[in-house]
Amino acid sequence: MSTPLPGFEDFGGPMGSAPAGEALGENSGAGSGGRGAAAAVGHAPGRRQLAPGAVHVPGWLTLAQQRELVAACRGWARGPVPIRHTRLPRGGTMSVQTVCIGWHWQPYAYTRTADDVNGARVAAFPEWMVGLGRRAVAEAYEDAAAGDGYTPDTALINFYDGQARLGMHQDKEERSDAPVVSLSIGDTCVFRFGNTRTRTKPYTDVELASGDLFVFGGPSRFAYHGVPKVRPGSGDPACGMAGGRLNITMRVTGLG
Ligand SMILES: O=C(O)CCC(=O)C(=O)O
Ligand SMILES: [Fe+2]
Repeated sequence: MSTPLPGFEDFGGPMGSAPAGEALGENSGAGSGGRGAAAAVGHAPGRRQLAPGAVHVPGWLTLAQQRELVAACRGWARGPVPIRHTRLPRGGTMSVQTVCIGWHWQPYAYTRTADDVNGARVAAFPEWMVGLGRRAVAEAYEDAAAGDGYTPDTALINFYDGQARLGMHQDKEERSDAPVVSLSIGDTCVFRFGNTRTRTKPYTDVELASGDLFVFGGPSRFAYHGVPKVRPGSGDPACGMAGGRLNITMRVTGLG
């Protein structure tokens, strides 16, 4: 693979050989009483609602779960579609590096094959990640039924080096208003969460640290958001990454 991923490729922790989804198959969250009771909605300490439908749950993933996700994402970054800087329609490339599973995202469409990269079909969206997404929605919304009804079929996996940024945008290529589930690992970033009408103020800046969950759905589903800053060196290498920031956003495409 030719794309350099500083801090991302030199991972060699003890979880590297664990089957993907092993720890992730458990109930997550530091406060999740009753591990293994799949239907239970764990209590999420520190949970904060920024706007209706927009919830931040700090420290939702354990370090072991973060390491497993890093290992899985590292595999997807290698192929069948290698992680790359997405080309923008008007020329230029994104500073963030992205690889997709389930469906391949390009501005402004989803396809099964990565026609702007190598033409390969993207990796399947694994069942364990559907389960993780369901628990995320249930715990963020403190509503087991909301989790049960959630079946994400794509994830965008973004890698940020210290200089990478993501401008204010809406996630609107999906033909579904189901929530977006965002998981962050590695360096902390400033996540700017705005409003549904403009890419400018009013917005709220939150720090997303390693292990944090952020869900936006309901009236916040089409809010503008972006990442104006990453804080290099702020992550704990025990998360599985020596540097940089990994973000996974699960979505429901609404495409058959
Ligand atoms: O990196 C993040 O926290 C947000 C990513 C995002 O907004 C996107 O991939 O559409
Ligand atoms: Fe987004």
